[in-house]
Amino acid sequence: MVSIFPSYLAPLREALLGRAISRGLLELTVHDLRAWTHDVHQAVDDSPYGGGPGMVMRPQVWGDALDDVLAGPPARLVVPTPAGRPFTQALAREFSAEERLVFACGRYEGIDQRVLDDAARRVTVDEVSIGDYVLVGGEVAVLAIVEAVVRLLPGVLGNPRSAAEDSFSDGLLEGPAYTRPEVWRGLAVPDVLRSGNHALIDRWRRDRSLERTHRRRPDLLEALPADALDRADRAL
Ligand SMILES: NCc1ccc(-c2ccccc2)nc1
Repeated sequence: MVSIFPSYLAPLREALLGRAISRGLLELTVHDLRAWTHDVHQAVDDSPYGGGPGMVMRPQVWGDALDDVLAGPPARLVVPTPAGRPFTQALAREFSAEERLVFACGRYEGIDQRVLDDAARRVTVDEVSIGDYVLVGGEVAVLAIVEAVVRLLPGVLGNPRSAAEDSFSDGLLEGPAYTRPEVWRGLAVPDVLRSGNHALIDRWRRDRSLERTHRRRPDLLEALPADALDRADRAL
């Protein structure tokens, strides 16, 4: 990863991802973009051509940084930006199959477009958005993207089932989850979940997923392949 705030990416070394690193399941290197500046002010930005508010990150510095960081085994360059294509669970799976990913964290109004155009001559460049809102830089998006990707790597999650069955794997939202106690503040766990009847439990969970998806994300229902909903689903 390349950023002018390397410490922003420190959380990646905590907890589950930190353990995956110490277990050798993945390697993480964070580079300070300013290491590729040569002027005394270590300038990484400049005024935008065409005018307008804010500053743009200079091509020379990013170009030199990516020349070095992209050298070595083939990598895919991922650039978080509000103008990117949506980052989805499908794209997370695609990224998790890559040998190497390089993340460019932009700040200010973003990175001079020629940096991405030049990189695209050598590697695949993915400008991705993790949602329709503007952050102050790409670092927070990289934390989200890396977490979504790394949890899919074999051996990272204790229970591989959860990666296969998590939200979006069947294209639907996850339904409600419960644990002990049976009644808490006067609220009881749905009886079916304590019935031991797993066919009924699976049906109930599917119904709750369909209900929640219909209510919160009708767009996901529209996007389902025609054969994704069976007769019982449609009856809901
Ligand atoms: N899709 C979320 C997202 C990703 C990146 C940025 C961003 C903001 C400023 C500079 C560079 C990137 N904002 C929002």
